[in-house]
Amino acid sequence: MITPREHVERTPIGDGVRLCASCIPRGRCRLGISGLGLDAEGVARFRLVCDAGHEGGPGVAHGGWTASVLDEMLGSVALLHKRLTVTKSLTVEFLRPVPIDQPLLGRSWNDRIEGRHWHNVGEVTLAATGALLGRATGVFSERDPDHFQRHKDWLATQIGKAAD
Ligand SMILES: CCCCCCCCCCCCCC(=O)SCCNC(=O)CCNC(=O)[C@H](O)C(C)(C)COP(=O)(O)OP(=O)(O)OC[C@H]1O[C@@H](n2cnc3c(N)ncnc32)[C@H](O)[C@@H]1OP(=O)(O)O
Repeated sequence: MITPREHVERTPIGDGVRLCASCIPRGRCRLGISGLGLDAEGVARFRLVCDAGHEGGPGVAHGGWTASVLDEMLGSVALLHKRLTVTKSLTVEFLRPVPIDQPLLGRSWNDRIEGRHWHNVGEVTLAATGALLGRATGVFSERDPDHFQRHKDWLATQIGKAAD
């Protein structure tokens, strides 16, 4: 059984961020996230661009893009400490429309850890001025090594019940 640290270290990186399964073949995050690593205060820093593929209203990001980016940034906090977590809850505040094709910056950090639960915080700003566009708080549960197998077993039971 590999440790969480080994699991994290084996996950491919593209533009400085660990890649989710669907982005591994393309070699970069489809959301337009580049990782800048942890700073001296333990804050994870990111460069972000919302491309036109995520345009919602004219010239601005779909809210799903903003929420996904915040999920990813807050979810990366434990990864950067070589721990594996999944999102248990995420609360997003959409403070200003997020412009597409504009350089943005992201920051995320841990507020506190309670048992297996990481309480993380993050924000998205306009790179040019630092204006705050969105922020989120979330709880991320350290996951068991068998998390995805457990999911498959659970799903098989559900599908079995549906077929009865
Ligand atoms: C190396 C990594 C790679 C990654 C790529 C780079 C990514 C970069 C960053 C990515 C960032 C993006 C991040 C993302 O977007 S992660 C994706 C979004 N989040 C999820 O999919 C999480 C879904 N929720 C859960 O799995 C559970 O609720 C959690 C784990 C949060 C509960 O946890 P918690 O400690 O709070 O509570 P508990 O352990 O008492 O469980 C509560 C209930 O849940 C059941 N349960 C638990 N587990 C499983 C399971 N596996 N299969 C089936 N069921 C499961 C359990 O039996 C119980 O059921 P019941 O008794 O109430 O009926």
